[in-house]
Amino acid sequence: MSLSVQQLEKSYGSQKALHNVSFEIAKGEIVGFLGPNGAGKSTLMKILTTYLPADSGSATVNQHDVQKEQRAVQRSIGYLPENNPLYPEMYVREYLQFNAEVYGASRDRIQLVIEQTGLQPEAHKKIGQLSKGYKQRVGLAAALLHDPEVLLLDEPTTGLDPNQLQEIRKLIREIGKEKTILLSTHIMKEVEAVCDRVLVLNKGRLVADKKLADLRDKDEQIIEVEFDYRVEEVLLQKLPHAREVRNTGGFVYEIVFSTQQDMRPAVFDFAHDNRLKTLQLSRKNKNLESLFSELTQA
Ligand SMILES: Nc1ncnc2c1ncn2[C@@H]1O[C@H](COP(=O)(O)OP(=O)(O)OP(=O)(O)O)[C@@H](O)[C@H]1O
Repeated sequence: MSLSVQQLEKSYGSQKALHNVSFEIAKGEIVGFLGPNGAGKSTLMKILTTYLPADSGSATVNQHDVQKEQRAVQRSIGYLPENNPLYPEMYVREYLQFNAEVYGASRDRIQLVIEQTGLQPEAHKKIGQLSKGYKQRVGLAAALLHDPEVLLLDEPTTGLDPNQLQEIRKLIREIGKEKTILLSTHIMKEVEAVCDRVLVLNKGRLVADKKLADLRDKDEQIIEVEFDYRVEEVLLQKLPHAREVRNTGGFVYEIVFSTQQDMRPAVFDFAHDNRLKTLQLSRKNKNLESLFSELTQA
């Protein structure tokens, strides 16, 4: 197991942040860690990085105990904290060199992670001059410098615009081909777009641990689409396999299809044929959404 958490407990004073949390993650999995604000996601990540001690229970990273083998754990883990703290006055390369020295990574890894995270065109700039998306790449590059087996990403796409978001998600999926990833988020679409499995945390308790494939209803899919103009719902209803069409506000529509076939290309073609622009197009997992709202209601 790349990550193992057993009966973990953590309180801040009288406030319980984690209660009896247990799960395991195998090598190569990309796992979404979903939960409302204050659920305990960051607390668990901080314990896994050895930054915070747990009150009781145990956790291992790459078979190393987080309490007893802190050095080995730190070598096995790359961490992108929430808000990705960076030094705006430093140049990208300089920052990565600084991190390589602090974490004992070899200097030839710097060029490698720059290429891996697509930082090449911006590598000569100061961090403060970069867009948010590129700043996230710098954070990811720094987390990858010592070639860790496990990556912990705490809300990696917060504050990114839709294009940057797509790019960072794509990059995370690429990196996930080689690494085990635990990614915290409260965005269900993110889990849907990137992860193989989801853990749901609510008020410090693990309330679900599911494979995304098991959550997909095999014969039903919901496509959410935003056009640049209003469309008559009866027109969308004529799409093959369309069962239900809802306007969910503005020019955003939810179309329920009764088929296993991915209907996004058909919706895209519909827009093109009707001289509409598609501003966003995504597949939603009804079951993931209902599971989440069911399990995280106050
Ligand atoms: N240093 C701290 N001192 C006291 N309470 C804390 C501290 N850090 C977190 N908490 C509390 O512990 C609970 C869990 O917080 P945590 O940051 O782990 O949640 P989270 O799931 O990461 O939330 P978010 O999605 O908002 O980042 C919250 O109620 C929070 O207020």
